Amino acid sequence: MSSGLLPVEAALARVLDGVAPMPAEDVPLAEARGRILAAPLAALRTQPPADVSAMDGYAVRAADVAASASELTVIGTAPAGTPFDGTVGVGQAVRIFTGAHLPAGADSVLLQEDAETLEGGRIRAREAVRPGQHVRRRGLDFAAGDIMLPAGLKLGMRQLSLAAAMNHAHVPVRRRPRVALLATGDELVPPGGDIPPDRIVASNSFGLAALIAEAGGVPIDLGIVPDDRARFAAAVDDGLADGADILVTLGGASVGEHDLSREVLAGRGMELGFWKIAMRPGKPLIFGRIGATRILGLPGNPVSSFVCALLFLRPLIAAKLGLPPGDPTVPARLGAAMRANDQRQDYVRATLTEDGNGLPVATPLPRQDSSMLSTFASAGCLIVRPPHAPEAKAGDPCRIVILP
Ligand SMILES: Nc1nc2c(c(=O)[nH]1)N[C@H]1C(S)=C(S)[C@@H](COP(=O)(O)OP(=O)(O)OC[C@H]3O[C@@H](n4cnc5c(N)ncnc54)[C@H](O)[C@@H]3O)O[C@H]1N2
Ligand code: MOO
Repeated sequence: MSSGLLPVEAALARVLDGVAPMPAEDVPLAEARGRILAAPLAALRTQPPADVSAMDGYAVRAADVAASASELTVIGTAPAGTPFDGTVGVGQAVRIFTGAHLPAGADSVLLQEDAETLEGGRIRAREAVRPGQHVRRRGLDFAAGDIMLPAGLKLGMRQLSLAAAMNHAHVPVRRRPRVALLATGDELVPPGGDIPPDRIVASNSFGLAALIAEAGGVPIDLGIVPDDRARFAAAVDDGLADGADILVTLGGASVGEHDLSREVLAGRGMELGFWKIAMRPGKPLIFGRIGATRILGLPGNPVSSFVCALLFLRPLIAAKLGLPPGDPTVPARLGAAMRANDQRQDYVRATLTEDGNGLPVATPLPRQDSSMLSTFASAGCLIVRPPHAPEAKAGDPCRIVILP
């Protein structure tokens, strides 16, 4: 393209090219929340395992209660968990409770509210009973061998309960990729305490660690290194030795004398995939590989690092979990006019509201400086302005990335 910079889509294709999903591991169900199933999960039992009552009442033969005012003799009780071991004969009933096995001979349940208790262990039905009424058939929910949860599914509250009901105490899930984060810069210090004015808080690692965890990775904080080649290189080696599947450096991606990321990473054997893309913010993004470890060198400006992480790190983690990258954008309408764009795909911080029909409206924030966390924190979305997008007016359709 005219700028000579790599378009965002082409850059993403390079980042994701040939990614092998992480191997599977078995985890206890109680620890599986948010994990990605690595194999389809089949039911290990049938549910319900027998015909059961759906109501508290009386197990009956429907033919005996075809009309209201039928009278029956109650011959026993069937609470849930203790099946009645006799057989319901003509003119007989068994007291039954929700979830209990339907006794042999019975085919239906008369609702407790529809039964009048008489002297001598007898009842009278106030309503007629349909055959099969208030009975849950064996296997209504699922049968042993049925595949109920496909591979690639994220285990949330509903899936966890289903897996448990299917009798899985452990589930096979994708190992979580380990994502090492290394902040670089002489000026950086951790938050807390008295910080001199020539220092900046290394804030990026906190947001990125949250994004990594949310995406299904394990963030590993390698801390802060100064702009010193040897210490930077040693920290990269630590990250690789620690088994990082993805190594993320923060800062030092640009062109100044103190921007060491490319040089140091090349010195550790990085094969460069690209440097600089047609994107704003985030132009100086670096991508490469050291062996099986994928490297992202994010720009230091806080908004740039986060936008690059949303667009490249998040799909890379998804690919490591065996998931498709997905389209991070959704349709919306502009809440204000926007001028024509240049050659870089722009990710414009914007508020997110709704129009009178409940449809999303994105309105650009006035300040777009990529150092400004205040603007970023107050934004609801990023408006995606493709390269050379013509000017647009309020109400025009657009695509947005909703911010997590
Ligand atoms: N002559 C040029 N200068 C710059 C260019 C360029 O093309 N030519 N690109 C600009 C762009 S675009 C960006 S983005 C920045 C990013 O450059 P670096 O990746 O080298 O970032 P640094 O210089 O290390 O830091 C920039 C800024 O961000 C602060 N920072 C760094 N790390 C963190 C962190 N972990 N947490 C919070 N803040 C951080 C740092 O203190 C600086 O203020 O370069 C432009 N320059
Ligand atoms: O693109 Mo830098 O990413 O302007 O802040």
